[in-house]
Amino acid sequence: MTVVKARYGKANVRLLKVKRDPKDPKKQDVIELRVRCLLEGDIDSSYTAANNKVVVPTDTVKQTTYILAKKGEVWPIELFGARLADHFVTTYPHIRGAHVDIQQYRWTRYEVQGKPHPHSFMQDGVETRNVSLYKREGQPYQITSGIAGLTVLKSTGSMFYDFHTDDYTVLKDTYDRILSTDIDASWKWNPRSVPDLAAVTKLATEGLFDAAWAGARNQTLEIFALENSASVQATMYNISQSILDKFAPIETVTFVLPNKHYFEVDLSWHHGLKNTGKDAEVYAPQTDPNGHIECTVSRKSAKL
Ligand SMILES: O=c1[nH]c(=O)c2[nH]c(=O)[nH]c2[nH]1
Repeated sequence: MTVVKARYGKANVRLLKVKRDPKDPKKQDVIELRVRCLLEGDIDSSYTAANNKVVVPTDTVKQTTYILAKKGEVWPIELFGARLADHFVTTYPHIRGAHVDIQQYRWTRYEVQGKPHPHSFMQDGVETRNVSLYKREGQPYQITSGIAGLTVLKSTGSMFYDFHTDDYTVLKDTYDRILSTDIDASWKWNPRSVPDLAAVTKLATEGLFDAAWAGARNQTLEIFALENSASVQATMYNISQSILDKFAPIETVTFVLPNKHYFEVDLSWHHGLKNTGKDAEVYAPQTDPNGHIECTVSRKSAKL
């Protein structure tokens, strides 16, 4: 028997870091994260021969997460993830790779008496900013940044017609429907732009990770709103293209989107009340089933 694949570490390490303005300590920023850090390498004997000598305890992974958060930069999460992965791969000769996944929660500074408050924030929905990162000893970083849990809805400006029909089809063409989804968007950075920690630090300092996140979020919200959508497929492709157009170091963009249906309710049984087609106002949100539509877009034509 042999171990084919193994990794281990700590999941759900939650932390919040406060950043104080050196000139005005009451002026602060916060970042709250959920971190998963998994290690791989010459660890098979811990499984096959109960050899704990090769095990950097998962508790050490957790403590290290706090220590690196204290001793260095946590903003943006791409940099913090890269620092964590680099630490494990460079500190322990037998640890050959690290997988780091981070979710950042939305603490948004709010206004008090018309001014942004220096140290008060509101939890702005369940949306998260994410990074999923892999560092293999001697190899460039593999970094995928993303957004998840951003729920959007448009009440018009969405169509779906001219689809394939056969004797299994009951769906009718629609030229005006509600479109709603939970945005799960991610973008993979070209490994050549992130060969090592110095390169990740440089991009972070230049603000590129933040700019890509803000740009991807903005393009998503803008195109979703402005376009008369032909389908979820066409809309997600258009958004992906616009993100690739804006950010050269991004190699691929992936969207994974539910199509959250809102059905018209036929109320004609009640004194001929009109509530369908152009008269539709009251809809029934459907919890399940939902459409589920995925797509990865790159500049080159290489099928994954
Ligand atoms: O945008 C859509 N894409 C589909 O693939 C699909 N299928 C369906 O029934 N409705 C929709 N809407």
